[in-house]
Amino acid sequence: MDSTIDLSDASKALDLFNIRYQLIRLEDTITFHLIERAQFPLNATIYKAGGIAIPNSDLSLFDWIMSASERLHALVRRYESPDETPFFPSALEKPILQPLHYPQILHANDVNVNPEIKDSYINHILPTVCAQREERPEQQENYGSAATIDVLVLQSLSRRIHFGKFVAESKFRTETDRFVKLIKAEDRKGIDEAITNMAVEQQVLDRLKLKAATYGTDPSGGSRDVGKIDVDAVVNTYKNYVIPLTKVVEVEYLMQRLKGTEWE
Ligand SMILES: O=C(O)C(=O)C[C@]1(C(=O)O)C=C[C@@H](O)C=C1
Repeated sequence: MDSTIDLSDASKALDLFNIRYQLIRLEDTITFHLIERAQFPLNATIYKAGGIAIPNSDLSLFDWIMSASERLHALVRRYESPDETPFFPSALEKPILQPLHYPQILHANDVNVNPEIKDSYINHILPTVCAQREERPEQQENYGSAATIDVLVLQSLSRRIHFGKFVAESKFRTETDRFVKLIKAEDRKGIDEAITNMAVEQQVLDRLKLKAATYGTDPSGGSRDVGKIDVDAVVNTYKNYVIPLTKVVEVEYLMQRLKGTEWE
């Protein structure tokens, strides 16, 4: 896993500069995983329950691989970490490793937008990322390869989007009075406006465009090099899904932020 944020130190973990640095690193991870996925056709059958016969399971191939990965990773404590959010909470098993004691950085919450992330990925993101290949017929030989890369893409998207909780906690601590008023009034629109920084969003999109163009190009050149990924598809993934869902996480986290506190 690619965690560099120090979750053992609350003041570092809630420094907005450090959090944004982590979000920037995750842009690289997400872009590289999308480049890997774009090699293969869309292979829609992977996502259909019963589309591929699996012994003793009626899940889609993708759901089966994702839930089995999560079960395995849970055994080594992945989902004890406050920056990890499972897609299949019911598949998790008790870790075989001793629990780690993270300091309480986030307020208790049950925000999990993974169902929305998965839906957006399968129905909107993948069709644009794989568009160059869409005319190609499904390739049974690639079902497993494509679905295992999907797990990596979705886990990195989920991690990036749920980092919104740390962003929100940081903003709450900086402007506590303002947020307490908005949260008490259940003013989601007002909270959304308070957490929005359009200049930062534009920087994210500009940087992503440069990254997708750069990482998608072989540095040795070559006339057949048409780019490994559709740059606009990557930018639109962020513009239409990643940033909006990060903001949903921020708002919903803040809506739960006063429970059990002096402000309730
Ligand atoms: O960096 C922040 O302040 C965030 O809240 C994260 C983020 C993003 O998803 O990139 C979301 C909302 C803001 O408008 C700017 C950027």
